[in-house]
Amino acid sequence: MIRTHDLRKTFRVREKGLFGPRLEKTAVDGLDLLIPPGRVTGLLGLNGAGKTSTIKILATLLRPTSGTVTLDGLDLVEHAREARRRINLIAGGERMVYGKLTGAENLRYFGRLYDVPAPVLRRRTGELLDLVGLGHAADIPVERYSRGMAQRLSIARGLVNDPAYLLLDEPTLGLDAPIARDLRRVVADLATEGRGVLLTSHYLAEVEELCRHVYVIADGRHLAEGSPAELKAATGSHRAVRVTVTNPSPGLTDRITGFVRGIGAEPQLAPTADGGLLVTVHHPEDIAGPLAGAVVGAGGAIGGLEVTEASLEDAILALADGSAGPGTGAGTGPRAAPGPRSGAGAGAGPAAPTSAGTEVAA
Ligand SMILES: Nc1ncnc2c1ncn2[C@@H]1O[C@H](COP(=O)(O)OP(=O)(O)OP(=O)(O)O)[C@@H](O)[C@H]1O
Repeated sequence: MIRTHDLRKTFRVREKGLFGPRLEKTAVDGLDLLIPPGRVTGLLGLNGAGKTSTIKILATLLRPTSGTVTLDGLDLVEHAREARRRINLIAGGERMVYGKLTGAENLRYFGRLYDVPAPVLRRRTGELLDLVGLGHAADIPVERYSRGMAQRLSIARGLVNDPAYLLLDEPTLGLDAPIARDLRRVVADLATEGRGVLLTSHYLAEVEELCRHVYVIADGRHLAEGSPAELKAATGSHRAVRVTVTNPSPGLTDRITGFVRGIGAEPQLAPTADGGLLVTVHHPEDIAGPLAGAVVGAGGAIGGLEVTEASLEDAILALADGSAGPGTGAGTGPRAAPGPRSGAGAGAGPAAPTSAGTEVAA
């Protein structure tokens, strides 16, 4: 288990120009996180929320200003070298491999930095290249790889030390849909095998698919946490049922409105281009059948019926605009927002050939 307690990171920054006064900038502000084995844990937040700083601390690339981080009971700051053998970082959009070396040479190089025994490394190099679909390109220099191939190699590199904990910072950024889907399958399998995974992703559908538990942070602070389903329930983000009525009339509208209010919701009513009425109802239960029955029972003719499941994005948007309901497990005050995009720079452990950088989400 990776556990952080009251984790803080402050930077000294100059507010104005090179010679301006130095100010304290708090990037991480008292975070308590648990990343247990066998689970993909999500970390979401707006740009500048503190995700990259948090991941860099967990990857031992940044020292926390205060607070503690332990990995299976080992203090991550005092025992960084030991801890690094058990962690790795995969940051999407970062080239974390050497262009002049072939794919296989890269993996052998990084494996040696992690002290992976030679016979194990030989076997693992082949297995990992196959895992990411690069078996055919093992002996080609990486500078001749496409961007997607180089990124897939970075993923193999992140697994070369067989890490117990994997930190994934936008791992599918820029990957083609089929490759991203394969990667999600690999990530899910890694967690099923018992590894602990921390994921930040701009793609909330990906977070929803993979994460059993999600932390939402804002301004470095904990904002909400729970499973995607819990976050949706906590923010009142329910599935939407849309019924198109082809023969609307004021009386019919009143009766539909009365039915919807009777089940504890408020309908959204909008005229359609061809003179119909679109009735949208958000409700925690499956009310498509009863709503259709009520429309027909009131003399309405149905031209279309559509059910859209609530998404994690809906929940995060509700947190962002402050409309999340209180006391429902969604944390301490709704302020977060979606759209995380972070580049965590160099990888955990041995040096990777990349600069540490932070990009801003779209
Ligand atoms: N090296 C640094 N020096 C000064 N301030 C920093 C540094 N790194 C991060 N910060 C600041 O700390 C805050 C948190 O940044 P961080 O990169 O951790 O956020 P993030 O959630 O990953 O954002 P993004 O989604 O944009 O990548 C920001 O206000 C950022 O400007």
